[in-house]
Amino acid sequence: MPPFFSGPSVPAILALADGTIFKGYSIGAVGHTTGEVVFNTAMTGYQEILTDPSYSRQIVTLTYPHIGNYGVNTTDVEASKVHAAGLIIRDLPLLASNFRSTQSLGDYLKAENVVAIAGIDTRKLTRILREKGAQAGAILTAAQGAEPSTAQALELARSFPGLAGMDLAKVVSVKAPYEFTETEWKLGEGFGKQTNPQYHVVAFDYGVKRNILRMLAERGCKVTVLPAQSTAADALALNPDGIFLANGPGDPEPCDYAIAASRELIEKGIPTFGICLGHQIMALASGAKTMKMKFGHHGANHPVQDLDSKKVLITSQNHGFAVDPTTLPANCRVTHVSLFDGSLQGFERTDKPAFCFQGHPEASPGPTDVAYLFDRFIGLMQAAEKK
Ligand SMILES: NC(=O)CC[C@H](N)C(=O)O
Repeated sequence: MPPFFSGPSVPAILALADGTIFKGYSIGAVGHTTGEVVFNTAMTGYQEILTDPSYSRQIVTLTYPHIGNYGVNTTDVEASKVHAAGLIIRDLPLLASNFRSTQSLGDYLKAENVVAIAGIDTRKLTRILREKGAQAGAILTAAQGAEPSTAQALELARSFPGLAGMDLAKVVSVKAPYEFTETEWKLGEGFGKQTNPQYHVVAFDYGVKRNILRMLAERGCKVTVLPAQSTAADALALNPDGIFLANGPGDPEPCDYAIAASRELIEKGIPTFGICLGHQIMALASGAKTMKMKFGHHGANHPVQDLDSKKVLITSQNHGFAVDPTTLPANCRVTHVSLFDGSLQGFERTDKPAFCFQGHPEASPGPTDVAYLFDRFIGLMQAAEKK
């Protein structure tokens, strides 16, 4: 057993498609899982990460070595279940210590049927992913009293086709429209509250994170959430003041239904705001192209510059695809750029009240650095109302 490991000792294997094998210990469900292995550099927020629907079909490794320290609770979730395909960590502490904790991370992973592995040299794994790019992988736990098979783990890893071309937004989306009715919630030290709704926002659910809906509700929006494949006519029938295009998993390019619906609504001049997958969908709807990144951006300390105010924002990020800025048409103005690699982080339409952001303004690493984008959306709806 590696010296840094302090959890239970059921053997498990992590295999990467390039043939790399890591041996560790199961800390979640028994069985196997496959997906694209990505690394996330956030020091906290493992529960938000695991439940973020954007991580569907991705196995996440966290670079911070101690994961599980503060247990899990029922309020920090971004969706009703874990969406990540698996979890890879270095050390699961024996003790979860936090007054909000209701369960240990290990018990939560088992209850959610998530295959997860600890005792892994996550620095080495992250270096491989940085050098070679995010790649397919598998976690395989041992059968009762046996060792997991390296050959089987490798075969499983290589069976995952990769995320390029995978349309997952419609898979994780709700199946029927609903109105967001959470009216009071814990926000850090205090409580957030739904204020009197003044605007009706129709949100396309490509895998929406709950905190986005809360931040809209908190700013006086009634939010109706529509399934990903809803049409522009479905949204228009609800007489919206604004359209929200959500985050979500997979490749944005095959989401033709989302691209068509958002194009129609943006062209109609309805104020529109997109986050992450929603940003990519807005770009595709505007005529730009998206591309797969080498290892993407996954973390909570990514500096992004607002080109108008020149301010540097500390942002939360989770994307493996990006908009190719060289393909943006003339009616799209770049507003935000990543200071890590210069990639596009936000743009606005100069001819329509529509803008979008690649990172996650609803997550709070800054902690409120990027929240002003929600206010900007409210401002667009206010301006449209006065017309
Ligand atoms: N968080 C997201 O919305 C992710 C968008 C898209 N699935 C990507 O990986 O780029």
